[in-house]
Amino acid sequence: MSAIRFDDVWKEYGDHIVLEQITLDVASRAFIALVGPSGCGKTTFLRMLLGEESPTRGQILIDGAALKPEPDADRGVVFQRYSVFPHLTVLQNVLLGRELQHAKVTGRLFGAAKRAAVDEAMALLAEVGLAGNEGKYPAALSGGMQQRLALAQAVMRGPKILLLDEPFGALDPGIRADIHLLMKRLWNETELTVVMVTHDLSEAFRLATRVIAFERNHNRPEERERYGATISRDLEIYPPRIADVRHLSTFRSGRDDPAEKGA
Ligand SMILES: Nc1ncnc2c1ncn2[C@@H]1O[C@H](COP(=O)(O)OP(=O)(O)OP(=O)(O)O)[C@@H](O)[C@H]1O
Repeated sequence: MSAIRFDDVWKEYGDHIVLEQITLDVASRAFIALVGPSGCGKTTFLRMLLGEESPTRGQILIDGAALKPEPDADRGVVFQRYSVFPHLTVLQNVLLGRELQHAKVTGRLFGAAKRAAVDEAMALLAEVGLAGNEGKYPAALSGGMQQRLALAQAVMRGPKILLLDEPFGALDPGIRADIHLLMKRLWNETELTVVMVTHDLSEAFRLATRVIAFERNHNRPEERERYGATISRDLEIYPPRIADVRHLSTFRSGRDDPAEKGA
């Protein structure tokens, strides 16, 4: 559960201003959809939130504290493609995040901690509709199944904030509809604050609690580098879409799981 604040954030690459004057408060547990024309800086915004890029000016706060300048377990991410590791099985992919998090020296879990993590990973795989596929490699899965796996892998790490960069953009419409339902359920059943970039307005309005559009006010060719995009629309979904947190134990962060202490 985490609130996000962008305080007059600018992002420039050399002389090219990509984003300017981004001031934004995102409530904890919100589901934000970011929309806007190609090249307006949506991915750049997400990468700053992930800690892969720093603002040129301004600051980003998470729960009132300055954002850590590198990716960490508090922020999970799913991209349109290539979020999972092709050389690991489905189960190993889900376990990986937990293993790296808890066993920093060896990168592995043992004994009771390992068994607990496997149980949790299996439950999560069942929840995302991948039961029975644990031993397969990602190449043997369809695109929709790979994205389900990517979501399970991200959620298994127990992030407070989930960043989605067009995660469903490459999927067929029918598969998209299924995965939308899954995404809604994950958001309902966890305490995640979600920020999703999408080109699909109907997806934005179907899933988000708030839709934010980025746009350039100055679009003449000679102005494109000198002016960045800003927030042009900020729409709360009405009636408010409120998550019903059910505190499913399988989806809660294992960070404080007593079983881990036996490792
Ligand atoms: N590392 C970088 N160095 C220089 N310019 C960059 C870098 N990353 C992004 N840009 C530029 O920033 C602008 C915004 O890119 P970004 O990928 O954030 O846009 P976007 O809105 O996500 O686009 P799309 O919808 O097409 O994915 C582009 O003009 C891009 O060329």
